[in-house]
Amino acid sequence: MAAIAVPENTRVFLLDIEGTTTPITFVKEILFPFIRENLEEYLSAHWEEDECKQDVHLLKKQAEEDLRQNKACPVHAVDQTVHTDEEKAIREVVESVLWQMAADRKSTALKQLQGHMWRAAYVTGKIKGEVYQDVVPAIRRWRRGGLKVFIYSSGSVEAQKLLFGYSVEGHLLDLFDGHFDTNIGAKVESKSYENIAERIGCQPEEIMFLTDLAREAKAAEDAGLNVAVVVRPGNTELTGEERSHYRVITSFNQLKLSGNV
Ligand SMILES: CSCCC(=O)C(=O)COP(=O)(O)O
Ligand SMILES: [Mg+2]
Repeated sequence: MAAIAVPENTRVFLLDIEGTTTPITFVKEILFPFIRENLEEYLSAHWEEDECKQDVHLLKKQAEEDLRQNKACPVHAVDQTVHTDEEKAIREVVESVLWQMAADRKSTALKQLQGHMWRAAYVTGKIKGEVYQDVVPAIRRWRRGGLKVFIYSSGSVEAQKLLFGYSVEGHLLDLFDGHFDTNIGAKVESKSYENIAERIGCQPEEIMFLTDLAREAKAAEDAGLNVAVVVRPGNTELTGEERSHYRVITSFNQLKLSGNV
């Protein structure tokens, strides 16, 4: 396992979740099926609650935006006004959410609803957030070395806190100085990384971003961040060009800070 030097001026690690701290299989085989299997029942049970109404409102706005941009979808126009026929309205939301999930959309609307749905499953112990074994010791080491650690995931901040708050390794939220989701911008847009640097209060080049996806790595690099691409089982394969361009790691343990941290 080759050691990779972290640039000396690094003050912050910014971590992706799916494919980086956490196996893709946990997201695709546990979290997402939970949504598909419980969606209709969840909406029926919570339909009249403010939180659920806000989630549906956000989904409706997303569907309108998709229509404006001509994004193809058989049924995804969420019509919240059909209150005379609640079942029909719920059915339309279900269709919309399932369509977005089939396309692995990272819309804030979808991610917000998912986070709310997972809450009960985490709190009751039905689901525990999975974290690769090298992650926690490495983060503790970095923190002892004086670095800050933030999460940036397409999953909502609430979903992130559930995953690390109710993890297989216990409550891990003290590992992080903060969390970002798509409210700061999409992970494939470099502006999002500029926004994050500004919000943290450091220069982009003082941040090291770890992600499994080359298109996120490119966006971060374009914004001036240093980047390492994380290769874990089941992650999207990198092209030869990507492999030679980026620092590539298979474990956080490969990252060596100056000063032997
Ligand atoms: C953090 S909650 C579940 C993960 C999720 O919904 C997702 O879209 C993961 O995306 P990431 O940006 O962490 O690769
Ligand atoms: Mg990822």
